[in-house]
Amino acid sequence: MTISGTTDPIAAIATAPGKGGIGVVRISGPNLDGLAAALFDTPLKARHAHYLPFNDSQGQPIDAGIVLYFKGPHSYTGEDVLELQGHGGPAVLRRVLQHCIEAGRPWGVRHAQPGEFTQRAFLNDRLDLAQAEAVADLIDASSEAAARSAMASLSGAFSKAVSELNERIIHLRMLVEATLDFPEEEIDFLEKYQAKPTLDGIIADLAAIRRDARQGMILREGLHVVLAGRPNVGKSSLLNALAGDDVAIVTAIAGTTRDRVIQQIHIDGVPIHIVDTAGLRETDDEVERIGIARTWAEIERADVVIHLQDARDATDELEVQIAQRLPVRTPILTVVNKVDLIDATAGADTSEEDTLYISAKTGHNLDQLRRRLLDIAGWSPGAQSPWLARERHLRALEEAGEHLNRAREHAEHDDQVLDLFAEELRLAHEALGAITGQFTSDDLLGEIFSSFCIGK
Ligand SMILES: Nc1nc2c(c(=O)[nH]1)N(C=O)[C@@H](CNc1ccc(C(=O)N[C@@H](CCC(=O)O)C(=O)O)cc1)CN2
Ligand SMILES: Nc1nc2c(ncn2[C@@H]2O[C@H](COP(=O)(O)OP(=O)(O)OP(=O)(O)O)[C@@H](O)[C@H]2O)c(=O)[nH]1
Ligand SMILES: [Mg+2]
Repeated sequence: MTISGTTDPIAAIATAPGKGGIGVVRISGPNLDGLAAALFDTPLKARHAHYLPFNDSQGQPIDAGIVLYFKGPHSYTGEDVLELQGHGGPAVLRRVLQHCIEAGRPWGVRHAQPGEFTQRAFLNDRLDLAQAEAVADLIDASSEAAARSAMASLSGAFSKAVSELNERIIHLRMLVEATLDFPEEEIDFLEKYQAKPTLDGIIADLAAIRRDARQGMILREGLHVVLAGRPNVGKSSLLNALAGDDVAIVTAIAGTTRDRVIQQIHIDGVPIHIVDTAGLRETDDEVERIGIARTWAEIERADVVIHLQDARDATDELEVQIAQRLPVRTPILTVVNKVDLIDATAGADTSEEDTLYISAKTGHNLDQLRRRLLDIAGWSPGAQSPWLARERHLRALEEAGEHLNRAREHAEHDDQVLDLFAEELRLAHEALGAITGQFTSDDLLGEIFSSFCIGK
């Protein structure tokens, strides 16, 4: 997808595919007056709801509905936007869209690419990049907590925090660069402008934004939790208990689960993707062997592995093998199941701190397990996430932090190399600017917008 330059009028169905009460076809372009006149006999008053027939080129009715005309720049995209709000059936909407494209041929109207409306809103400065991403995140939000945070980002809360920090860096840069132009003053620049305490303040506030961003990212991405263990220890039962639903087949036969079963649940609004897998053992069964290979593949991809064991013969012999397959930082949570079958005082060694003793059957300690998962995710319970963030944002914040720390080291140095100090500030400024799209390559923009749905 190319980012710069294209302003042909674009059209798409803006509502979700499938049946709905209402469906919307949306067109955006630099000037849609001609098209509006071609589509409707009545002149359209900007920002007024008109009830009109949608006729084809022979004058036959396709649908009748509400028409809205937004004159740029007072529209979502900043261009002229024409909305045809008809009945929400897939076939009728396809006909309305097709008619708009055909009638719009003289003006070069074409089908929009995914994210192209929002991309134009970004290019026309209606939204910055973090806000544009928040549009997609709001649509994708799987929990109310995630939706609330995405809306905060869309309203500009995240962008504002980042921009305010950047303003302070810019101010400091200005002072340094001015000093660089007057070398005789260089010696006391840092003292004169309180550069060190100013920088310390910026570094501290950046750290706070990073903490919030991490929280926001957990809310967006969730956590991939893989249930692994020997056959029959109760993995599928645990999945069902956590999901509160009969998602996976449970039987007393070892080797019941062959394929992986993935279910998304929410804990505290945090999406958790739970993956139930085939029990790990040596087997001659072809199907089961393939299933077990998939289990290992899932283990390698996990954010957290729950190593589930049966309380009646709990052993960590498998845990060593699992640990070997994991990237060093992936945590393994040892969980012993079926504690309802053993005498709690005589049975498992409950002194082991890292081991959790549960019963998928009775629900014993499942709350504790949920809390542990949130804990591992780095989720601070009760703390609202002030906005949603993406991995890309977190990386940029990290990068900015590194440059600021390096600038701080230069400031500490005896000979106070001012131009190096200035350069690190510039790099920090650029890293933060990438979040809101001030410094962002076309490739990255293409990648971001193409992940949107069509019509957005
Ligand atoms: N029918 C409809 N509903 C929708 C959208 C849409 O495009 N069409 N949106 C699409 O995502 C969202 C709303 N986004 C919008 C953002 C700005 C403007 C707009 O016209 N802004 C003008 C006027 C503001 C005003 O009157 O105060 C402006 O900012 O100048 C419209 C929709 C959600 N609901
Ligand atoms: N008493 C008791 N039985 C349980 C518990 N959890 C699971 N079971 C029983 O253990 C048996 C195996 O459960 P599954 O959930 O199918 O075990 P699995 O680990 O998924 O087994 P595979 O899919 O074969 O690897 C079933 O008969 C369950 O009812 C528990 O907490 N207590
Ligand atoms: Mg199973």
